[in-house]
Amino acid sequence: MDGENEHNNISEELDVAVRVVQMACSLCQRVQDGLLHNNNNNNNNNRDHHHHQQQQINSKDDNSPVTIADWGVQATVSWILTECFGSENVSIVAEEDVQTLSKKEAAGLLESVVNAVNECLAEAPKFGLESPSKALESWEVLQAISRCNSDGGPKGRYWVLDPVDGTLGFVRGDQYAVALALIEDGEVILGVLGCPNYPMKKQWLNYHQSYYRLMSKLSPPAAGSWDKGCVLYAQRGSGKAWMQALVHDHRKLDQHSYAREIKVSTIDDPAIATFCEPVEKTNSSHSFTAGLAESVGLRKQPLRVYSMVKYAAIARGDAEIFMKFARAGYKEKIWDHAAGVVIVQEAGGVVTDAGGRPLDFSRGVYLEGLDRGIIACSGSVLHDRIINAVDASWDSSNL
Ligand SMILES: Nc1ncnc2c1ncn2[C@@H]1O[C@H](COP(=O)(O)OS(=O)(=O)O)[C@@H](OP(=O)(O)O)[C@H]1O
Ligand SMILES: [Mg+2]
Repeated sequence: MDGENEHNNISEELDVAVRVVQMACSLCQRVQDGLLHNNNNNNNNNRDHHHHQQQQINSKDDNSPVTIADWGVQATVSWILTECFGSENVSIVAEEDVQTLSKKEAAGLLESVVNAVNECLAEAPKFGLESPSKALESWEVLQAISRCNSDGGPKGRYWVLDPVDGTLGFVRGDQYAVALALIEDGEVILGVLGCPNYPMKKQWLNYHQSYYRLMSKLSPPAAGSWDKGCVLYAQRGSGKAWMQALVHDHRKLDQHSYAREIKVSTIDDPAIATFCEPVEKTNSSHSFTAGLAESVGLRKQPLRVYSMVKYAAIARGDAEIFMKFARAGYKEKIWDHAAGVVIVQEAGGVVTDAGGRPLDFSRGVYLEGLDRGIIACSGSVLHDRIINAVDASWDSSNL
């Protein structure tokens, strides 16, 4: 594709956002490798098992696993954005808070987070950003995390961050994403999606992947495996979306000249279209989407993928449809969608709720008023068909 040498004019905000997401991805990779390494070792050494699990996967109130990576990424992104743009200009809506992390009994965990953050920030110059003059203290890391306390809303500018989206995929060695977006007056104006386990080259992306990841751990990684992940980004209104390789050293290259443009798929025949959906059926009804697929004439098996990598798959043209129908009463959060939506739209796709209306990012941390579910498609032909099928089958569904 062209675009290799094209200098795309992007805003300073987007430039910094891409760089910090690259940094965040390398933090995540280090933590995920550690996590999987420990789990593998533990198969041979059960006595340590409990200890390691305790240390690295922690329970929030809702029992979702929260790792060093979640807090580490949030602290890193918060610190970098604040340094680059000034604390008076930066407000951030993000998933994590410091409740668990500030408890006395979490001292060891906090230390691990602080170490991960400092290790990551020390590498900032490789990504064209500045490191702190000296390692951050625990209180500074806690402060960076807790200053992400914006509630969003209809006015002004705020960043929206999901430090590790798809936490389950992350702890299972599978797909996850780092998602950063900027909202202005209720509209997503830029989005960056880091997908550390989603290879640049179109490869299969399915539930066998974790098995292959495990196998690849048994033999040392081959040279060049550094480019296994990708970062996608787009600026609202540009009509363009971009992808670059996950890299560990940006120093010598102008990163954006290494980006290539991505476009949604041109397939609009349901018989050969692929739809993706959440892995967990507690997050989206697999039986309802199976019914929709049947009535629309989709023939392929659904591609079940953790996290906002589903939006990445649509934006890159690897799949044509993404559907999510959460149980009644569940309220979708803005950080689970903002970055993905703008990237899909600028890559040429269509994203709405099941009523055909745009997602409303202007009403706080939740996507208030969302009609039934979320439908992202490569084009309006498939999108219209899905919307019509939802209307036809909704009343007889149990949702
Ligand atoms: N009950 C329920 N219903 C719907 N959605 C829920 C629900 N619970 C959580 N979440 C949010 O879903 C995020 C993960 O969604 P995915 O589409 O990636 O699902 S899956 O991981 O593939 O199963 C997940 O994001 P992370 O917490 O960042 O992993 C949650 O924000
Ligand atoms: Mg999430």
